[in-house]
Amino acid sequence: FAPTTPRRLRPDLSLFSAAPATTDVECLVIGGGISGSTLAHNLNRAGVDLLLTEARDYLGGNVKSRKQDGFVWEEGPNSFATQPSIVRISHELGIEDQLVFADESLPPWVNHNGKLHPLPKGKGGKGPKGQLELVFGSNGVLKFGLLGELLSIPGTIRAGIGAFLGHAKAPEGKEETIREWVTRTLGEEVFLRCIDPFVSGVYAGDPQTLSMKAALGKIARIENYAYDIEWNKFGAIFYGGLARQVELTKERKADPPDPSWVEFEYGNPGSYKEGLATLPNAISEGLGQPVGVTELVEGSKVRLQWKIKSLETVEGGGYVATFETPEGVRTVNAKSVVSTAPAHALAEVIRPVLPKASEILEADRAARNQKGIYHPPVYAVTVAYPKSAFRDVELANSFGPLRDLPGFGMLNPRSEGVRTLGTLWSSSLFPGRAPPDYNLLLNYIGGSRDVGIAELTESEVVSEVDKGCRTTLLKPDAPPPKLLGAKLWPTAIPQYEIGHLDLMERLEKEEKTAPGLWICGNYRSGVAFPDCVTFGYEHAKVVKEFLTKLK
Ligand SMILES: Cc1cc2nc3c(=O)[nH]c(=O)nc-3n(C[C@H](O)[C@H](O)[C@H](O)COP(=O)(O)OP(=O)(O)OC[C@H]3O[C@@H](n4cnc5c(N)ncnc54)[C@H](O)[C@@H]3O)c2cc1C
Ligand SMILES: C=Cc1c2[nH]c(c1C)Cc1[nH]c(c(CCC(=O)O)c1C)Cc1[nH]c(c(C)c1CCC(=O)O)Cc1[nH]c(c(C)c1C=C)C2
Repeated sequence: FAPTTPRRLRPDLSLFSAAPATTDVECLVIGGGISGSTLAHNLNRAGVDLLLTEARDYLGGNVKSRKQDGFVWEEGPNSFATQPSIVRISHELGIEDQLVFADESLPPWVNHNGKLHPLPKGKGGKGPKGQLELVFGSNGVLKFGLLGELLSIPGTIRAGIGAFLGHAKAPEGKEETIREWVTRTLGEEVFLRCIDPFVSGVYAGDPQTLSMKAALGKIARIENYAYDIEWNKFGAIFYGGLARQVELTKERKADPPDPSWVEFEYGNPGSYKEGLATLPNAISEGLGQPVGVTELVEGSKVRLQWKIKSLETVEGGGYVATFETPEGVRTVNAKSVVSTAPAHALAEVIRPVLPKASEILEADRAARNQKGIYHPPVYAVTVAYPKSAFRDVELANSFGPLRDLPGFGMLNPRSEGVRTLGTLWSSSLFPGRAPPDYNLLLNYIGGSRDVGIAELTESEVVSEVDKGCRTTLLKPDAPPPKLLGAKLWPTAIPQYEIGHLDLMERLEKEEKTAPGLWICGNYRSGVAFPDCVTFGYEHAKVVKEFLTKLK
């Protein structure tokens, strides 16, 4: 009889050989998320002899895309705000034809009093250019007035005074939280209805503990630009935003995209046809590790399921790292080491080499009596409903039936009582994400103000998400959701809280006592996907320079 189930083709084991007990390399990269993978890609292009080691059985870290039954969805990040580094690496890897960019006219929406309100479009009637610009505009100033019913008249007037006339000066010698900074400059209402939801929509964090200059530094610096304008005595931030915009335009003109790259709009939400994992997958192939193969492959510069356990200095320079691997303990002698693993994964490992840095990574978070840099849990829950299940009442201030989901997605301020932090309208953002008669929704739920989410069962979480969808999007008789996936990230996004920058300064100082060792990651170079890719380019230059000097 023909086998009822095809025999699982055994991989050609001749491809695989056990890794030697010890390997010598020029650069050891720890962590194969998007930061470590892009760094390894650039080191490889620079001719550095490297090894990329990753504890999981795939490259990408938080980045995981899925495809099934005509749906394409993300288990981690949903999209990126396009920057040159992403277009450049896509060109280098030959995947730029896979790039997809969202329709720029799709605004994000905010739920207020149970109705959805669009946030104003970006400049030139365009859509989101990174969420910071959405609220503060391309010139860094809140696009008020156009906020329809989202802001009351007094709230709009208060914001207008802060934007155009001025506001109280920053308190001397005190690091402000996001709440304190926004309330001082633009007023309480703008904070509660616009900024609070966007802080959830980036950090899944608490604006009452996040540091303005650490978490939203690009916006905080607009106040400095404002005070640099001699006649702008009271720091009205609209003019600071204009000044920043002029400087940003100059910076971009000074470093234009390569003409061989595909055209792109700075900040426009983007992805790849088959999801964000297209990028780490292409890097894996480029480093000699076929996607889906976890075993060691001859010539591959990638080691999967390699979990670092210890790191020590070697007499005369360099480091020796010890890994737990499927084949037992393996060691790597390296002239340089770059860690991109999350802070909490690394603290113990670096204690022998950088004891003070280890303490920093385990610093007491007095605010929460926690250790280290706080990473709250976030669930990413992707569900689909038939388009017919969506209310056909018009969205507040919008046109056309809700069925088209005319936007980037929606955010729920905590004051609305909806547990879901926000919902990406994935099938509206990028083509081919769902069969034509379905809308695909990616919901993020949890975060630093709802850590209990991690204790719920999957069905309880899905039920909470479904409740949220029924509050603003669905008809009462909508069918139960088609669940595509529910993924818990127990330590999702590093929180840039009050004191974070001081910790990073101390870490950098400690790092300098160990030449050729760098403690990196998204808790230092920024949480945004593009920041991690840009890190990969920038830090490869630092490592290459260090190795060249050694020769
Ligand atoms: C749910 C969610 C939604 C997000 N949405 C967006 C978005 O829409 N847009 C956006 O721009 N950003 C988004 N982000 C942020 C962005 O995805 C991350 O900042 C980025 O992916 C971090 O990449 P990384 O490589 O720095 O870290 P990670 O992805 O955490 O990679 C670190 C790697 O180190 C490995 N590791 C850990 N310990 C060890 C060890 N002992 N030995 C070896 N390896 C180890 C881990 O397995 C992991 O693969 C989101 C993040 C999350 C969690
Ligand atoms: C509601 C929860 C979350 C949503 N996204 C994230 C969370 C926690 C995570 C996240 N999203 C973005 C970033 C990068 C931040 C940056 O500096 O660029 C992170 C860490 C990107 C982002 N978030 C929003 C927008 C408009 C953007 C920029 C566009 C892009 O990068 O594609 C706001 C926003 N986030 C969520 C929704 C539903 C939403 C607006 C409607 C989900």
